[in-house]
Amino acid sequence: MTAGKYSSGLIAQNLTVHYGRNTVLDDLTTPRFPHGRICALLGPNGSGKSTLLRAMSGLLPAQGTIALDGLQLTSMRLPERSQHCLYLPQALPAPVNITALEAMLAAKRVMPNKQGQRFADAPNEEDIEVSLSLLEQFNIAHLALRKLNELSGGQRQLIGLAQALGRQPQALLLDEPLSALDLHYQYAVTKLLTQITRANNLVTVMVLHDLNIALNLCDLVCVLHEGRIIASGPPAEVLTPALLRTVYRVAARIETTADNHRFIVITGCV
Ligand SMILES: Nc1ncnc2c1ncn2[C@@H]1O[C@H](COP(=O)(O)OP(=O)(O)OP(=O)(O)O)[C@@H](O)[C@H]1O
Repeated sequence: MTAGKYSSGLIAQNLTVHYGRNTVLDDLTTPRFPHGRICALLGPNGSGKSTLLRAMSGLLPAQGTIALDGLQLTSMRLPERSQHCLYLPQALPAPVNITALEAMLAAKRVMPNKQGQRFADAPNEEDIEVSLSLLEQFNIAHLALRKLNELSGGQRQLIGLAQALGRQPQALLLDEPLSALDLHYQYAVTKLLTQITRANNLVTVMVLHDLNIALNLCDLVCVLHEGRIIASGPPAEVLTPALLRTVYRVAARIETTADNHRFIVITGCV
């Protein structure tokens, strides 16, 4: 199947997901998430963000279609599908007794090789170099030989992100990738993800709760409310006081600083 100009990007159409008798997503169609842009998936607790990403990645059974550049992902088996579209869960890499570098190499090894076999190739020098270079980009090369069970939650979250990028998917679905990070790393990692998304023409969708990061550092936002997408587009157009009132039940105003940064001031709950 070809990647036609008009079908470029990642899209879910008519997606329905149930947990038992509870329908969480009902005939939902997303906007087309484009290549080379970072999109924040926003919405209150329980609005369906993780469910949407897990269904798009194939980890949850769903009715509907999910296509990347016109290629139907729904008909693929999970290992092949995750080579195209990779989901990084909210849960941090487990604190196990292997080094960060070993964890990077192990993540690469679960990818099928050219013959479609998994776990077939032993890591080579190039794999090690690529893994070290990714750890360097995340500013954690000094942790390469430290065991995961000796690292902090935030350090393991950075390793999880580096592992995901090391698998070189075309689309990355990141579930709260900044949740364990301090202020510096929240900004640094979002900036780095933006650079990598642009440089490699990836589709990147990440669940965020920090609306100021979405407002200032993301190209697009998509807002879920009670299992429906109620707005999507450039953050400054979507994140209005009216939307924040409806979706997040807060009274807020948006301020712009002299150097053109925007920030949300919450003045109360409604
Ligand atoms: N495994 C499950 N079994 C049953 N219901 C579930 C399950 N996982 C999620 N749900 C329900 O589905 C709805 C959407 O949950 P989901 O985790 O997708 O929300 P979310 O927007 O990611 O929330 P949060 O911001 O709190 O992580 C919620 O009502 C939740 O209770």
